[in-house]
Parts: sequence; structure tokens; C-alpha cells
Amino acid sequence: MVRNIVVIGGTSHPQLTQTICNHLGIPQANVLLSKFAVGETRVEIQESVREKDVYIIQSGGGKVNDHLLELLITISACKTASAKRVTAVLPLFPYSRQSDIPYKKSGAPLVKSSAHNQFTFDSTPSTPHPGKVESQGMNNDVESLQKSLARAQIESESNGSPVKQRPIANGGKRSDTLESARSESSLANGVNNDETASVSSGSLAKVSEFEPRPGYRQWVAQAGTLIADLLTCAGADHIITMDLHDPQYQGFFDIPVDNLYGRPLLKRYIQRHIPDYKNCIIVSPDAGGAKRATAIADSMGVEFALIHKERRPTRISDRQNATMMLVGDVRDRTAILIDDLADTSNTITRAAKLLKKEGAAKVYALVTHGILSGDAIERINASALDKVVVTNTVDQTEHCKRCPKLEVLEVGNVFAEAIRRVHHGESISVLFQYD
Ligand SMILES: O=P(O)(O)OC[C@H]1O[C@@H](O)[C@H](O)[C@@H]1O
Repeated sequence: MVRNIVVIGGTSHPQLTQTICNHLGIPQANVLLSKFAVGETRVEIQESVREKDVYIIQSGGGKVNDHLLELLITISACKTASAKRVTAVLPLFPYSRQSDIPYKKSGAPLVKSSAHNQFTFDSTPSTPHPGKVESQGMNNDVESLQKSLARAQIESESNGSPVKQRPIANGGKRSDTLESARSESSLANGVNNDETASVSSGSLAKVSEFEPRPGYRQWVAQAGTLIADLLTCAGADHIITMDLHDPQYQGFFDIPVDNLYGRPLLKRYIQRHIPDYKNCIIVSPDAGGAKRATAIADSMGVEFALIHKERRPTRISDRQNATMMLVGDVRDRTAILIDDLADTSNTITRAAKLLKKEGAAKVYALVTHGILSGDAIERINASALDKVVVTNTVDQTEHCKRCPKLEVLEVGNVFAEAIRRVHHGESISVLFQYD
């Protein structure tokens, strides 16, 4: 039983809050979380938090924007009710894939040429793309753009080389920038050129006609910084999270951030449940995740392979795998894909197809955050993946009902122990170790 501590659960993951409270031996605080008719979030803390150490559990995934706003309001409510310290516990950190966007010195985002639009990244079912929901075209397009640009940045950082700058086409005018970026973002999101062309939003057309002045920064919201600022402005004194997509995101905060590792759970699963695991091969589905995957492979003394995403145009008959190249030998072995998250599941299902094509006997995917939005479950069910193992940083109740290949690892005990240690001022570095 821990004293003088208050645990509040947001609406994103009530089951995880309950598990954490069970481990701590305390009841959840009474709060009223609801919505006004207009859709605005309403928060009422129904017990005193004066001079208490408050932990608010709220994960990303699902209705991520609603959950985020609910968290901000709850933090602020606790602060104004004189809580001594407020810690936001975000098992999956929302918006952490939207760290700052790379820009050229000239001011335009770093994007590649639109000439490379001849191939597709088909998957079954097809990956969501901007053209699908016309009314949301603008949002999706920008999100895709941010995703592709953030990837370009991270890939370039992991290569240790700067992102290549594309010469400005169109006689030096910058009006091509969004079109090129769109094309690039489409490539990164499984959209061929025809599909991209089907985006017919009036606002998009206006944006692409817009010719920025020299030096003007084509505007892509830098959500990563904003989210960090919102949390601290609301009153958060401390953040606890797990497997941040980009660990450097911790540097966006000027309050302590404890980034716990999901790796010990994944490693334990491999050792206990994968037959003859010493002869399996750990695979990173992209260069960005290589560090994460090699850490697990090295700690178990097993081999490692990497899937390289080739972004140059390739005309070969098997278009689906045209852009992926396996570095390593998986023939007749069990391949274990390791990644931080699966959202559309496009990455892991395409990787699984390639691994089976290269002769892997079985393919597992072990992923910390099973966001599994949209058609992700259908995609996994139809894929070459034999098993997908995720933690419950995101609620998996509904996913499990629809996906026989899914297995879930519990993180409630890890977060409860982190909370207990933070509350007592003990070191939590033991939770970062996994050997
Ligand atoms: O392909 P989906 O599942 O949508 O996205 C997951 C991938 O996107 C990356 O940021 C993650 O690290 C992971 O490799």
C-alpha cells in the first residue's frame, strides 16, 4: 500500500489504470470524465488532491486528440486543486512521431523529386491514403507529408549523413514543393500516382497554386514541440512513458521524462515462447529501428538482419517488394521482426511477405505499441505473419477479438513499479535494464 498518492485514469485505457492500481494496492481516484453536448471535454476531480502526488494514466491511440485534451484538462484541474506534483503517465506517447520537420537552408521542407512516382507499396487491404476520404484530404495529406519528412530526417540521422537536398525544379520556383512532397509522402504511404491525383480538395489545390516568397517556410505544424509545451503549460511536473518512437524527443521537455523500455518484455517472450530461439533471426523492418532490434539480438546472442527500404524507382515484376531489400539470411529460420509500433501494420505485413519470399520458415512480429488503426487487423489476418505480439500500452481488448494471431504482454506491473519508485524517490534505472 502506497500512501499520499493519487492515481487517476483517463478514458483511453481503464483496464491498464486498474491493473496499475491493483499492483500499488490503492483504489483509483474518483473523477468524472464526460462530454458536454457540444463535444467539449468535462473533467471533475471528485476527491481532494491537495498536497498529493498525482499520477494520471492516459495513453495514445484510439481517439487520440480527445484523450490528449482530457489529459491536459485533468492535469490543470489537479494543479489548480493544489496537487503537490502531477505526473502524466503516457504508456504510448501521442504525436511522438511528429517531431520537428527538417527544412532546407532556403526554407522549404526536405523532399524528394516527384519524378519517382512509378511504383506502389500495395498491401492487403490497401493502406489508407489521402484520396480515400475526400473531406479529410488536407489533414491526411499533411500527416503523410509530416510522416515522410520525419522519416527522412531520422533515416538520415541514423545514416550519419545529411538528408540529400533535391535541386529546385521548375526554374527555381518553389510552387512545386508541395506537389513533390505529396508525391514523396504518397510513396511512403503506399499510394501510387493515380491515387494521389484523386485528391481533389479545393483547399489543396489552392495550397499547390500558392507560390511562397523566397525564404518563406512551407508550413508544416511542428506538433512534437507543441505537445511538449502543452503538457508543461497544463502543469505536468514529470512524464513517464515507454519506447518513445524517437528517444531524442525527451529533449523537447524541460521537465523530467522517464522513457521505460518494452524490450525486456519482448525479450522474455522470445526466450519463453519461441521454440529454438537461439537459432532464430531478429529482423528490423527499417533502418530507423536497427538500434532497437540489434539491442535485443545482441543481448540474446542471436543473428540480426535488416530490411532496407529502397526509395529509388525500380521496375521489376514484383512491384509489392520492389522497394524492400533484405540484408541477411533468413532461409529456413524463424524470423522475428522487432519494431516500436504498428499503426496501419503496413510495415510489418510487407516485411513478413518479403521474409517468407526469402525462405523464412515462420515470421513473428514483436511490437511495443499495437495501435492497429483502420484496417490494420484485417491486414495482419491476411498477411504472411504467423504471430503478432504487442504490449497493452494501447488497449487490445477489441483487437484480440478480431485477430487470432495477436498476443498481448502486460505492462501494468512495469508502470506500477515506476510510479512506486518515483513516488518514493527511488532510482528507476533498474527498469531500463534488460540483460
Ligand atoms: O506501417 P505502420 O504500421 O503504419 O507504421 C509503423 C512504422 O512507422 C514507423 O514510424 C514505426 O517505427 C514503424 O516502423
